[in-house]
Amino acid sequence: MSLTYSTERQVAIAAVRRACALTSSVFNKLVRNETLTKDDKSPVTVGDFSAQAVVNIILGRTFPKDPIVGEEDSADLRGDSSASLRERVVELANEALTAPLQTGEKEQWGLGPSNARTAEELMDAVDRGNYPGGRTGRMWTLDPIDGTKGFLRGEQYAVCLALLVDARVQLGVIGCPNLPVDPANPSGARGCIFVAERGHGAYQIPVSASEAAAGAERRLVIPSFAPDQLSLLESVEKAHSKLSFNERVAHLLGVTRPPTRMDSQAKYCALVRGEGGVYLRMPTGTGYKEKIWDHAPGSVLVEEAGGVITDSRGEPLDFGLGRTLGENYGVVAAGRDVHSRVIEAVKRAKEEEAKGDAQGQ
Ligand SMILES: Nc1ncnc2c1ncn2[C@@H]1O[C@H](COP(=O)(O)O)[C@@H](O)[C@H]1OP(=O)(O)O
Ligand SMILES: [Mg+2]
Ligand SMILES: [Mg+2]
Ligand SMILES: [Mg+2]
Repeated sequence: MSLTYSTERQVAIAAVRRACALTSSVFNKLVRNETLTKDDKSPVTVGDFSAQAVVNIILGRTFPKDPIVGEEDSADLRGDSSASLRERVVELANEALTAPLQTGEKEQWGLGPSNARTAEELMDAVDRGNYPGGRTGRMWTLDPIDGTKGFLRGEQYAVCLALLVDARVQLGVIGCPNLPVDPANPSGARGCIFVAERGHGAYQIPVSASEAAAGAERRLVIPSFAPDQLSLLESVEKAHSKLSFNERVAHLLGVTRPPTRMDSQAKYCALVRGEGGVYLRMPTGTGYKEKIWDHAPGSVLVEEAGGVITDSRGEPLDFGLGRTLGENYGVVAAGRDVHSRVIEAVKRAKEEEAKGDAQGQ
């Protein structure tokens, strides 16, 4: 297989793998004052900051000119009052960067025991994620912990990285440390990475580098579903998606199974390996704009697994408008056959809702 983005793919997988090891280890050690609340009321932890520093350092070494659109910035880590938080981030990031080289990693990636960074270098690395995005050129987009609320509950979350070229996602890598390797064995081993490069398919690979080198990758294709086999993949958090609307859509689609609620882009990963059959995310009406790092890697994964992803009106997701998806309204992802039925059901559900509102007045 001749890959167009072979180096990018290897480096992105290594970066996500090291960030997954970091977030898994930090979860067990997290203490109360290591979680902050951001201006938008969402949580951020030492895990988010240090994972962003690690991924940005790794990308910066091999692709120094590539800008990065990352979720976090270092403002809350700088200054005297944040000294203990900052020290913790430095400790965690350096632990991840200085771990011995793993199978497949290269010396020139700047990893391994002699590669500790200073606090200043790590804060600057976090802030390399401040690129505003846009329509042209190469750029990466990173969500160091997607689904921070799931992470804090010990449930699903994901480390999400994508490469965009002229606003088109070319590569997506999603690490899911808590996702069962085999969906048929939910209490079995956990931790997997999902990789998709445009034109080269979608794969699940082991989270462990040595197991991945042993060749345990699995090609993923979204299967066909009969209506009675479908279940909706949706948010756990009521504030993130209008779940009452999902219920209406499920009814119109003839879905009888209960929804599967899961945090983060792990939902896209579940979808591409044949779980659920429909990803549905409807805006709650608060004016929240979806962020590119929350959907870019998932979108290429879905497309490379033979699926379709659009907003809830059937419009393509536009990754060229900056840090957000702008006017895109909600997200629908599914296999080709199911997708068009979902768009139709969303339209009918909106009409029903409007009629209900009018009658209620
Ligand atoms: N008000 C909101 N509406 C929609 N999504 C949100 C909102 N606040 C945060 N998010 C983001 O939604 C994503 C989680 O979605 P899901 O509900 O599918 O798990 C996360 O990226 C989360 O950010 P974060 O990366 O900080 O966790
Ligand atoms: Mg967040
Ligand atoms: Mg996110
Ligand atoms: Mg996040």
